[in-house]
Amino acid sequence: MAGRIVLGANQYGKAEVRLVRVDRSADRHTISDLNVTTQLRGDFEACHTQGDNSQVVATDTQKNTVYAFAREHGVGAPETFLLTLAHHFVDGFDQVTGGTFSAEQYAWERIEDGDHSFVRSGRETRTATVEVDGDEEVVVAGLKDCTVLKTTDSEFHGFPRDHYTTLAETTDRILATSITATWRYAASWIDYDATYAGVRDTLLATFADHHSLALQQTIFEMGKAVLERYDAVTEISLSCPNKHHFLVDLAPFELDNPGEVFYAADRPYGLIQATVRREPE
Ligand SMILES: O=c1[nH]c(=O)c2[nH]c(=O)[nH]c2[nH]1
Repeated sequence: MAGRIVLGANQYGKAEVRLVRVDRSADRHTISDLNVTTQLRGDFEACHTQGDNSQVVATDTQKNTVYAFAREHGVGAPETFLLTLAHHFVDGFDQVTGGTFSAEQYAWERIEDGDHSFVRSGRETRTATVEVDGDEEVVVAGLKDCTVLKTTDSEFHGFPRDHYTTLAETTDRILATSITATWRYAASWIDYDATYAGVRDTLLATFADHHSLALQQTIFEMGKAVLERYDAVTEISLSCPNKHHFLVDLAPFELDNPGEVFYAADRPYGLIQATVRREPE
């Protein structure tokens, strides 16, 4: 096969910079606990093809910048911290034309409402990504590992039956999933913390309140509720494994099982994914 061999798309940076910042400006301390990844894009061809590092902002430097910025600027909302980092690299180095800056944030709660002792509250992990390409910048917030379950108010029936169908129709089942959601903001520099909390609460409330005929329908309702409530959100993508709970057959033990005892399967699982967005006007 003829043809010149050239470098394709590339990016590089420091992955999973674990950053914990303590704000001790008051007696009541606060903590920010982040896992930050920086990925720079731009003119790095000479490094790849010739080993010329003259344009390479070392990944070690990127990691140091994360820690130094935590001291110089504080952390605040992860989206704000990532925007500040992104502008530093993209505006400060001619060879950097864009990048992806992302973070996971872990939540801590105060122990007995104390000033400096915390317990990790593992309800969900907050995520944030800032994508920069030249003058374009996109801020995406999200959450993952948000495991929810409802014991009723969920049905699944009316699906086609063919030679391979064994699934029984049901008008009452457990519905459980682990929500991964990402949503895109229309504008930068909004109140990211308040919007995050509101979107998360909206997702949870809709999961709880909606009478589900399919996980697909529940996902759409959750996304729709977020878009109806938050003008700043332009679209939301949800990825939800259907964490199947199978009723155990207790008849061999001469026991009935009126929806009480389940086998919680871990795999395989249905994987339902959808984006809910606004129709352009
Ligand atoms: O909510 C559901 N959606 C499906 O597409 C599906 N398929 C299946 O076997 N169970 C379910 N449940």
